[in-house]
Amino acid sequence: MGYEKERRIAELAVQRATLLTKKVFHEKAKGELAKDDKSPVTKGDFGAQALIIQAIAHNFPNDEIVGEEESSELRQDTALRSEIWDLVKDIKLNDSASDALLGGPLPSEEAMLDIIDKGNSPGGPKGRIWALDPIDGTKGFLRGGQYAVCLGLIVDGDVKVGVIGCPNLPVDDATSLSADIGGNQSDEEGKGVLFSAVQGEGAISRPLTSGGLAPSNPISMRPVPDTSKAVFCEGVEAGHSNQGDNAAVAKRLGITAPSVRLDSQAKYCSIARGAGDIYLRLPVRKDYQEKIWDHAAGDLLVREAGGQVTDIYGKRLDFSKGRTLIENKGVVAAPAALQDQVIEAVQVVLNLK
Ligand SMILES: Nc1ncnc2c1ncn2[C@@H]1O[C@H](COP(=O)(O)O)[C@@H](O)[C@H]1OP(=O)(O)O
Ligand SMILES: [Mg+2]
Ligand SMILES: [Mg+2]
Ligand SMILES: [Mg+2]
Repeated sequence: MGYEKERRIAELAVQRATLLTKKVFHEKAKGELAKDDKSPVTKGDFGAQALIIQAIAHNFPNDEIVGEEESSELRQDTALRSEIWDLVKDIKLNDSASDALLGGPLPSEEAMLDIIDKGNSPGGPKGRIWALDPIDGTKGFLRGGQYAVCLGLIVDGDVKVGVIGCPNLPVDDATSLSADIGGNQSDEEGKGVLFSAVQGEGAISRPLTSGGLAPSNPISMRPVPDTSKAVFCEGVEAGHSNQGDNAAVAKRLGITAPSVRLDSQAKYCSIARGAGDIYLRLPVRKDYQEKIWDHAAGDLLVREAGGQVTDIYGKRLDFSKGRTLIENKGVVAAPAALQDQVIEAVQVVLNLK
């Protein structure tokens, strides 16, 4: 079995980080700031990035990290920085053996900023590079909907390990399709799932806990006899993928069931466990480059669960080009047997053929 230690550390690091994000999720003041690209960031994003990088650097000190966040705002905003430190310094797994594997607490508030900035790798085609999205779907997180803590290990351009923590997804695979999973999530009863995959070894899920890792189950995509029986998973935010084009593709494929709408890589997780079948992310703007941390873990999870993940041209996602998927446009993820038909429909709708 390859990458056993990497999977375990990544799972525990993500699980620990969700203890922090769940705290912030329930706070009224989440420390929201707008970044240069106008997208939001919160205490949860910064804190989770610090905790996860600490765990990776402790266990794999020579690895590089492509993390979404950086500390420059916090170096100016000392009040926000202290609030984040107040959260970070107290977070630990309530299983001491598991917590010890992550290298213990961060040394200081100052060190926390430098640790956040270890996520500044340019990425690229060579070596071991972790792609980290400390909160994916920050808009969902702020709205009280779905979000995910995502970590992938890319080795020489290829995703080898993918881990995604979804604190607001139902534990039971079967309820996810019918439940109001995109809506308000104030009740945490029966929620919280940790997904993982290692290349060549399939995909698994287990309930998120506040201590050690819970027992896992294998997951797989549902068999879908033909495209008309499929269910789409798509984003909530109209600015992130083209919902009109998605609807036109669904129509071409004969799909009548309503889409399941949810923020973040919880979409990859949902189709990987059979709670939905097809994830479309059709471009809204020509110039938007998807980020590797938004897709690395989900791409592997779906492929290991029996799916295929490509861009709108049918090309596999290329994680070897730096911090963005500069060689790809959009994302199409579907059961492997249906992928060609879905790509065909996407290309007709987008006038690519
Ligand atoms: N213009 C855009 N097009 C596509 N994705 C975007 C755009 N702006 C932000 N994103 C990213 O899309 C992801 C959320 O997608 P979804 O709507 O499917 O949940 C987030 O990672 C978000 O960034 P961020 O991580 O800053 O929230
Ligand atoms: Mg963001
Ligand atoms: Mg993201
Ligand atoms: Mg994010």
